[in-house]
Amino acid sequence: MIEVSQFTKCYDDFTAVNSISFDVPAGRVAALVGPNGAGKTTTIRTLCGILSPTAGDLHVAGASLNDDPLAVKRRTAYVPDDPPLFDSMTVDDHLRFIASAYRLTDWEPLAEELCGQFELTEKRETIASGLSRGMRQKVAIVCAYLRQPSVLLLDEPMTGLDPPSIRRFKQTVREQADRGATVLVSSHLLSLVDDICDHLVLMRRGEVLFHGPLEQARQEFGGDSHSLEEVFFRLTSEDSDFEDSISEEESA
Ligand SMILES: Nc1ncnc2c1ncn2[C@@H]1O[C@H](COP(=O)(O)OP(=O)(O)OP(=O)(O)O)[C@@H](O)[C@H]1O
Repeated sequence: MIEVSQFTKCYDDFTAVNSISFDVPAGRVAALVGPNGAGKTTTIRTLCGILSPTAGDLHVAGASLNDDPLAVKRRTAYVPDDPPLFDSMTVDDHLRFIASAYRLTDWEPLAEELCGQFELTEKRETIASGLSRGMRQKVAIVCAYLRQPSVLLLDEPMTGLDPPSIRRFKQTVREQADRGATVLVSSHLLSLVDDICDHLVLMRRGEVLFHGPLEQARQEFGGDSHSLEEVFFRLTSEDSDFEDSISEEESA
């Protein structure tokens, strides 16, 4: 479960995220969507403990970031859009490093299974600088899954993945949610959101415009087509005021 309450993040004197609140129940795959600069990465990087909130609090699987940041870090796995691997370490070195850092036991069978799923078995002894962009992405995903975290934070996770890997990735995200994890996926690919998400957090300019079940967003803001694209443009359009859009819905 993720709970964000009145979270604000300022960089110097610029307010990137302004007193936002939302929650995502355990076992759900939520999309974090919004135009460039909306505050998605800032929110994700705060949720995993890399950034500190300027105000408000964020709870991850019951742990408060303000009170127990270490517990938050332990329960959260983050896959950034540009995975920071250690260039001179092999794929296996990365897996061993994660297992050691998070004190995982009996992790080898799962590592083998995950490497098989993501077609990394033949690359396990290859150093990271010798991996393609897509392979690096897959190593980062496998490292995150290996920890079996309560909360998975994925920032543009499909960058560089080939079609079979995309299909496999989508299946595994669902599997992670089915084992009880909360998954938050930030992406501009609305088709990905359509395929794997059941929850939506829509941001614009540091504010949350909608959070809740994806189906509810479609029904309320998706127009006749009930499409996610329509939801996105309707709520984030700079021309039409979001408040007007809400009151039109309510008076209809
Ligand atoms: N280190 C920083 N210093 C100052 N401003 C920052 C910093 N990081 C982000 N910002 C600003 O905060 C706002 C939110 O940025 P953020 O990266 O969270 O947006 P985003 O929704 O992830 O955008 P994108 O879709 O382009 O990745 C932007 O206006 C950005 O310029």
